[in-house]
Amino acid sequence: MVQVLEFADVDVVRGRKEILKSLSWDVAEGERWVVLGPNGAGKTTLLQLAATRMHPTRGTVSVFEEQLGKVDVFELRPLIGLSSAALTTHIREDERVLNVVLTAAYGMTGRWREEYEKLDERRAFRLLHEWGMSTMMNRTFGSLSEGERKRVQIARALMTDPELLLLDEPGAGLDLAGREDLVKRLTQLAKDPASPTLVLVTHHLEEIPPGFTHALMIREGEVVAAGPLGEVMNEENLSKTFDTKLRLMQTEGRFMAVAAE
Ligand SMILES: Nc1ncnc2c1ncn2[C@@H]1O[C@H](COP(=O)(O)OP(=O)(O)OP(=O)(O)O)[C@@H](O)[C@H]1O
Repeated sequence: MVQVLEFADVDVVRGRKEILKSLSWDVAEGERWVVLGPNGAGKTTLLQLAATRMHPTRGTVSVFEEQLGKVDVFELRPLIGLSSAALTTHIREDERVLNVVLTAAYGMTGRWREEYEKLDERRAFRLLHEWGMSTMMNRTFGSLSEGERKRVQIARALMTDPELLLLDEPGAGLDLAGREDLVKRLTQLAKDPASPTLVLVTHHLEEIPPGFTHALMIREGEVVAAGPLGEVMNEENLSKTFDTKLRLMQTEGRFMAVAAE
């Protein structure tokens, strides 16, 4: 089995700030990980390393068994889909929805030849259909609601048929119905054996889709717990992670937590 991510004793230091401290984490092919932690824990930084957008200050990060610093990251990037709020700021408000998804293929196909164009267009249509956006493909990105934008971003991240999909807080800013729609779609994605390896970053337990298999909990750049969801998802680990005494509840494969009395 391919080791998709291997973080070994990773430190990330910026100025005097130690963002990640001696962090080790392994993700194997086919696993579905949720990364939980409070604001400022280092989740986005972790995802930037996994996306080959950043190098560690110390320690090693390997992606698809290639060590960052010893590999051409441009060879790895087509294998990785990334959806994050930071990337949305690069999408033009007047861009047609279909093109938002389609242009993700440019990097991969290199030249824009007609046979690629047809194949890519078909794939973009299919992804927009799967993510419930086919009726809006001629709209501009700027005219979409937050929930619709999130779905287009995920479709875009899937355009290169990645082997690893990284989702940074896809539920942020969504209303209750929008969040539930997203969780339902991510559940389908997680349960499909043909889907890429998944890593989902969130602050909220309600956003963990059933079908996710593992959890990494971090606080102040350090691992609190990592492993199969059934083993690590407990009140003790959550209370340590969020530095608040929490009570954990579980129903129909979903989680929620409230402050303990
Ligand atoms: N270039 C930088 N220089 C100094 N500090 C930084 C830099 N980048 C990030 N940080 C700090 O590192 C910490 C972790 O940031 P990161 O964005 O990875 O956290 P996060 O867990 O994703 O937070 P949030 O949930 O709020 O998005 C934060 O305190 C942030 O201010």
